[in-house]
Amino acid sequence: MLGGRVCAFLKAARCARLALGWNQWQARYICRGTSAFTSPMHYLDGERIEPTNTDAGGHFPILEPATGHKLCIVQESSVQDVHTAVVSAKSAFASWSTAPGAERAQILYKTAQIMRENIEAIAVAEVHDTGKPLWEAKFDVEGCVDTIEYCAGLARMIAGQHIDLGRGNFGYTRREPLGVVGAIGAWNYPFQMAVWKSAPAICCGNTVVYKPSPLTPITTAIMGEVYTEAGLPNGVFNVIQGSGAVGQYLATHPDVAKVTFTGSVPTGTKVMAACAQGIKYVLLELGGKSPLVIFADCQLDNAVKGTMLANFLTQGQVCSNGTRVYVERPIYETFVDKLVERVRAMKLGDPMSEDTTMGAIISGEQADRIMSFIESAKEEGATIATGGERVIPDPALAGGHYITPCVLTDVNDDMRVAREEIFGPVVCVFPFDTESEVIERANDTEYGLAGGVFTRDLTRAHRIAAKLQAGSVYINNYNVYPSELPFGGYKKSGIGRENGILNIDAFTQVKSVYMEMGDVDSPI
Ligand SMILES: NC(=O)c1ccc[n+]([C@@H]2O[C@H](COP(=O)([O-])OP(=O)(O)OC[C@H]3O[C@@H](n4cnc5c(N)ncnc54)[C@H](O)[C@@H]3O)[C@@H](O)[C@H]2O)c1
Repeated sequence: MLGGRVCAFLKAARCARLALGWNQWQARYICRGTSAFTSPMHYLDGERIEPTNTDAGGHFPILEPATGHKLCIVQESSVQDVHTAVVSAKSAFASWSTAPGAERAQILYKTAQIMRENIEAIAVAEVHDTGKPLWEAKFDVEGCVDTIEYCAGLARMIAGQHIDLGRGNFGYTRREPLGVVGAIGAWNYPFQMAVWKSAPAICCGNTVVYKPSPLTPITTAIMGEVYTEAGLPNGVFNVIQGSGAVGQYLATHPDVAKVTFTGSVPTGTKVMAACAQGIKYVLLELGGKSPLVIFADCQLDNAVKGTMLANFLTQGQVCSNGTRVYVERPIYETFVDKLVERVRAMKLGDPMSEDTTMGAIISGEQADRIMSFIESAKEEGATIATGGERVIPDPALAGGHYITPCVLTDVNDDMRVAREEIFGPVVCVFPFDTESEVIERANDTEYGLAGGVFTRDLTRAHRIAAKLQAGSVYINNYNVYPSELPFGGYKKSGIGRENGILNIDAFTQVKSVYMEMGDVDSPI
């Protein structure tokens, strides 16, 4: 079922509501389809700035996924702009790195408070940028508030160890910040990525230069304004803008100590190579093709709901999605029927509309890519149980990119659709017969970001959790990201972890200090 038309009254009400919240962020909002984000998207030394790059070829238009309308034009950062941002972060590091944890915590708590007061305004900007439904964007921003508060707590927990070395001698370790962190994000969760990367780095005393995806540049500068308003010293968080070349300058800049990157495996490979050149720390959050295993003894309705969460948030453009769903044969047909029924009930439409459950694909190029997977599945003999069509749900959304959520059956493990990351609303459902068979099939992938299992047999659940080659495993749920739980990939899905107490490991280095209490005993 496709979404209906959003009435003019609701649109006007929405515009008025937004204008109130949005003024605070110095952007201008006119109305759906004519919205304009006029403030510069670059953030340096505590304010939005125009980049020095005035090269006519160095700018890119930002198109709203929902409508195809131009939201703004963003000027790409020059090499000089990247350098200036790193210099700003480097000079801010001197005092931020020595600030007491309690002071960092206070600023982060204040950041969370300001963010909480502006969830709606930030979420609306995120919807313009990404095409995801408003309720989902609000949920994302609420999660970001939690992450910032969690990191505020961590700021006071950074500690080393005391080690007794005998004869009165001892050593201790200090956890010291790394320096300037270069952060590079993808387009599916732009605001969340800016938070997940900056808050842990900042709570540990680092400073940050952030480059969002050129498809979604809008909310990162808002992050900068929130930080500044909360009292974060100028230069601790800076934003540059642009494509891969700008990311490459950042990753290779000699004063960047660590790169934290979220994106695809091919780009992650380049970022890791750039970091290798400079012997830099690197954290990579990359793609996935995750399995979700459903046993016949599961609570079926929960398994169907879990499969929805595993596949159709953010139009299916989620790295950890469980896109290979293995269902034990006795319940396979019933499961597919229930899943198809639920997928058909989704409402595809205007992401600003309260009742929309699935919005727009990020770009025409990505929509073409998703459709090419669906076409290849058809050619290879898969059956489309539902969806998989490119549609315009409303004439007002004619320039947007919409694909009906798709369930594929009769999929073979070797088909392209079963092996490659699609990053769209497409789920493959396979039957299986035995536990050992399904584990082997689930692990037969170069990726290892996540996995899931639905069963009432808890012994089996934990056995499977241990055997799945993945950084996150969900038992009887899927795609839940508590701030306390580390998140990251096995195999080609990445290196390092975001979230949890491991944030401290990720953004500090250990110094060992030896203390001699006696005379020096030298044989030479
Ligand atoms: N594991 C995770 O947490 C996670 C989360 C979200 C998305 N992803 C992955 O991200 C991918 C989709 O995002 P995308 O299309 O934006 O990815 P991408 O790899 O194309 O781009 C990611 C970022 O890297 C930048 N970039 C491109 N070339 C670069 C280079 N040579 N050096 C430095 N930076 C460079 C881009 O401008 C962008 O900001 C999917 O594979 C998805 O699974 C992973």
